[in-house]
Amino acid sequence: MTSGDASTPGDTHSGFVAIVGKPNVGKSTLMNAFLGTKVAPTSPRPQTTRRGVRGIHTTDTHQIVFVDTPGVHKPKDALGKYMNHEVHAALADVDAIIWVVDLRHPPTDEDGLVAHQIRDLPKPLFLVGNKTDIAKYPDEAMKLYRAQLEGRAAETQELMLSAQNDPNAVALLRQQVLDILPEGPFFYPRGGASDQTREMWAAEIIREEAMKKLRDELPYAVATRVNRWTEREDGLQRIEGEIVVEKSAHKGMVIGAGGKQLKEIGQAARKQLEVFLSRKVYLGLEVIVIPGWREDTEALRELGYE
Ligand SMILES: Nc1nc2c(ncn2[C@@H]2O[C@H](COP(=O)(O)OP(=O)(O)OP(=O)(O)O)[C@@H](O)[C@H]2O)c(=O)[nH]1
Repeated sequence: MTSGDASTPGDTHSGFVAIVGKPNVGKSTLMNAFLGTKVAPTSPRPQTTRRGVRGIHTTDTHQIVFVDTPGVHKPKDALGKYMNHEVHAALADVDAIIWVVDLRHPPTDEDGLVAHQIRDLPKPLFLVGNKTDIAKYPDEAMKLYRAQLEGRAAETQELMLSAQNDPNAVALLRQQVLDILPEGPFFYPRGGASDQTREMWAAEIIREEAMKKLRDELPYAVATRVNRWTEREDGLQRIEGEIVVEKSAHKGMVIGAGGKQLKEIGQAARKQLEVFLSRKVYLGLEVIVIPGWREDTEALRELGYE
């Protein structure tokens, strides 16, 4: 079918697909590659993804809603618990699961935690070995990951690829996922690639750049939000955001000597926003303190982690 009423059940196939795995294996990179655009933040630091960001891929007849989940890890604070809960909740609701593993290394305890969560779920599973471009012994590593699923009864498919450098393999995997979607109506209108507001999306880009620049524990102690977004008549996007830290001592560390670091974070984020929006952007950034926000349920909710 190439046209007609694609919202009638029976004509269309649709489903939610969770992308799970331990931190830093390339889940967000894979989701962005599926969508051909940047929906989720990525960075070389583990635990960049905090929310279950949804990315939507729609064809004439099929719609996949990818749910990018935070990396499964042993939680140290309320934010960490929230992140693991996001994974658990995502797994309960989805029609299929993509488990991403890093083929540069053998499985760790954290991979074991993921395998434990998904092994007995009666849903189609795709085991995706990522980073083939830099893995020395991909086949051997894949064997070890496969062994973690031993005894699994439900359908399992496998693929090794580079989410970052192999668009053909990513497209093949996306097709395999499309092929197993159950019949059902679309969940989202055509045309959108994500369920985030533009403010949430921009805040995540700012956080990504902050996480790349900050050192030690600080990347994990910042949150970001965008409070105002206005568009000038000439098309300039004026975005005003905040970087939230836990202690006043952190404020200076984010701002840096003479404001240098904050300026660098702002410039890097602005460049990304301009590329993805194809518009000139003015980005105003302020650093504010919400004491102990990572342990404060109210503050977590206010920052969008609910
Ligand atoms: N060389 C190479 N690097 C990759 C590939 N996929 C992802 N990466 C890099 O691995 C790092 C982590 O990628 P992310 O997509 O942020 O990983 P994630 O699993 O979403 O991480 P969390 O948010 O911590 O759960 C980034 O520096 C990516 O650029 C790949 O196929 N090849």
